[in-house]
Amino acid sequence: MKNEQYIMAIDEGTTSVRAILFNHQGKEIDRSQKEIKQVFPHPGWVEQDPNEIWNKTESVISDVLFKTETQPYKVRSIGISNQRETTVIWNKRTGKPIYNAIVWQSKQTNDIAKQIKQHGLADEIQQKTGLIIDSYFSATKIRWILDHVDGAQTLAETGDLLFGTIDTWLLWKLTAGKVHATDVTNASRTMLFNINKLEWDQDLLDVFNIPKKMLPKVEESSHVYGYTQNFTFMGVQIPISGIAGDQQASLFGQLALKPGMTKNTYGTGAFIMMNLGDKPKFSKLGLLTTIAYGISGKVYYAFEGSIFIAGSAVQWLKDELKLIENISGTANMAKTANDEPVFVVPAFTGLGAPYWNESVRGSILGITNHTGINEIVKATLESLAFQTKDVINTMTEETQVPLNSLVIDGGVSKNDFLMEFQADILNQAIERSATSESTALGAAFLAGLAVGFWKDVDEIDGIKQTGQTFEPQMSEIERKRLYHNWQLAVRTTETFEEKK
Ligand SMILES: Nc1ncnc2c1ncn2[C@@H]1O[C@H](COP(=O)(O)OP(=O)(O)O)[C@@H](O)[C@H]1O
Ligand SMILES: O=P(O)(O)OC[C@H](O)CO
Repeated sequence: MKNEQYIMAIDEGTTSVRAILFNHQGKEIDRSQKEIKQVFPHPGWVEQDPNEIWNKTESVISDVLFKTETQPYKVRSIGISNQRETTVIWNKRTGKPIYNAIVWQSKQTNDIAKQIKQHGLADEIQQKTGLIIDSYFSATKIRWILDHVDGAQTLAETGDLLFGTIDTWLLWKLTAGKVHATDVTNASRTMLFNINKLEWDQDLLDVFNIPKKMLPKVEESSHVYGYTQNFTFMGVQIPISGIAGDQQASLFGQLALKPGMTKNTYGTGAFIMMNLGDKPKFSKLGLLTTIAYGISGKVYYAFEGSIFIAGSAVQWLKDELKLIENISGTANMAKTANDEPVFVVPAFTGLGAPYWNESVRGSILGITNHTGINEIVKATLESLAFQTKDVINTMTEETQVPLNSLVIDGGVSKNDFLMEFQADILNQAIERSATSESTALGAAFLAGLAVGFWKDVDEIDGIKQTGQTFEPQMSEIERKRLYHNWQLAVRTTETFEEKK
């Protein structure tokens, strides 16, 4: 429509960055997407080039505007959702990153996490930040860069270096260095942010010896952070008015806004989040407490079970093992596999929730000379559903509330085999989100609400679509047998330790 206005969502995930235009009905008009390279300098290390992230972001923005012949002034505002925890440090004066972005999955900071654990700080850190000490979070990554780049600590102390998660880096770039800020959800993934007091925690900054000067200002998720300054928008200054970590954005995009509502986003990793309402609860069973969103002067919390390897296991079948040519064919391959009890435990970068074992490595168990490519593909896909069940079981045990609904989104949710198996192994009807892009939609909702594009959440509720439901078909005996064997496979994998 001629006078239609749009919200642009920039979703910077681990695998790719995309810019998507949504209209007032929350309908995707078009998108542009580019892959982001991952660099693996050593086993277990995962890095990316922050300049590539920015250049590709800029390029998908221009591309989607060009493709849809959209004049920039028709973009009412921009929302950003991003892979969380991934850490960039750059020089304030030159704007140049001083090291690659250390990606959330990376294990190069395991030793720093270990040292912090040895200081007996686990309880304090959990009560303050909601997190479990792990190299997953930004604090250890900042420390590592300050330790490994010549002169970095001194420059950080003199205020010459800035830290940001990817949202902050993109915001800084979009505003041509005018705004250095983040939102409460991203701040809550650094292990430096007090989620009760909603401020950077000086005690934790001291523990990690990180100067406060390098940290961004923390705002609500739905908030006008600043305005675009670059040529991409041909001089039109568009507000950037929504920011959330991608998992929180997807919770918002699903409108899972009432306590107990749960979603699973199957992207590079898989992240299950249950809304806790406006009071934090702290887990005894290995779940994280995280900020779900901050809006209209209030902050809401969630339990999260973070699974490090999901879509990236499927990617591994293609890129490393070269067992498959295209990922979309994996559902049919799995459906034609035999019933051998093969298990893949994809602990490529340790195991996240509820195990939190940084040093375990992955395994393939139960193979015979009847095991072929299809069986390995099937076991890999099944491992994602088993890991999800591990987390859901923990959530129901922790909250003593049975799961009554689960919405699934993210790239891997396109896989019908996995969706059917997920319903079976949980013994629960699950919904595949009407859009696999609820992350981007959530960022768009947050951005649109801040500028009055949508009046309130009720208005958004009216445009939300329902997705396809998958019902469980598996017998109880089969379900129990499979899950029991999975647990055995995890235990066996955890006991393997390489002798040096
Ligand atoms: N049909 C499919 N079956 C299984 N995995 C898939 C399928 N399509 C995409 N994927 C996986 O989804 C992941 C990308 O999902 P996406 O939500 O875009 O991730 P991210 O936000 O982490 O970049 C990739 O790891 C890819 O392997
Ligand atoms: O890239 P994704 O979508 O799997 O998300 C990564 C998470 O935000 C990491 O915590």
